[in-house]
Amino acid sequence: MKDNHMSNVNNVKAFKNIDGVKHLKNIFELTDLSYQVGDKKILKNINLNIEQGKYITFVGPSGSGKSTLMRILASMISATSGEALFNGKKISSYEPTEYRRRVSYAFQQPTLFGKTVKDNLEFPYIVRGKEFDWEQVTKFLNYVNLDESYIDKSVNDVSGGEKQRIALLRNLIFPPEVLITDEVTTGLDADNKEIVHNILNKFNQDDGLTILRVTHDDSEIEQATDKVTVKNGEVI
Ligand SMILES: Nc1ncnc2c1ncn2[C@@H]1O[C@H](COP(=O)(O)OP(=O)(O)OP(=O)(O)O)[C@@H](O)[C@H]1O
Repeated sequence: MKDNHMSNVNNVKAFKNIDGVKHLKNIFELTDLSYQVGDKKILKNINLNIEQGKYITFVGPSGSGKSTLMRILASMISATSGEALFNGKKISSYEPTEYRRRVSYAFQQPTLFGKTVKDNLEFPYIVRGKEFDWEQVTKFLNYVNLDESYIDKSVNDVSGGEKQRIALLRNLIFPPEVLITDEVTTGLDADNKEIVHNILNKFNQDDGLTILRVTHDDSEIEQATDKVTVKNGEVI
């Protein structure tokens, strides 16, 4: 059977179907997915289903292909062979702007653009043709332990940890279906890490946000409930 060779990540918030069997929808389905540059096989025949609402931690040695896999899931690059489905449709078939809103990517090194924090938090409104919502933005700032005084702050006057927290709000103000976090806590101190963990847990638990996290952080790996190991371009 096809499912036998799939690495299925089991669900936590499963619901019972009419047949009494627990099901959760697969948000991603990868079949024999490979990525090759020249002769170099970076990802090799990956078969992986990811269920909606999961918080999955991708681990594995440096250079094993984790970020490449995440970039394929975020539609930043395309697999060179095999199939990658998001909500049952080929990733490549989605209109890029729509896809970016549904599958959002948070980087290890966040860049804040413009002059003020507002320039950054207003951006998600501008691209959607909406008015900046002061009240909503304040609420989101509070989620990451910042107050409304940050809105008018210069981007040069916020710390590295605050930058990462503000960059994450840019991803979350209009919540996507999937958030990919690629080593976003690397280099943060314990307090900042905890704030980042809290907001990600909140969106995963309260709003069903699917989170795919890449990390090398020992305590994050230890605490993770759902782990996928990538080694030499293969999912183990
Ligand atoms: N476009 C490319 N051309 C050539 N080699 C590439 C390309 N993209 C990635 N690689 C190589 O593929 C391998 C996997 O890279 P990737 O960044 O996915 O690993 P990773 O597991 O995320 O590593 P790390 O944990 O250090 O971030 C590396 O050897 C990298 O140099």
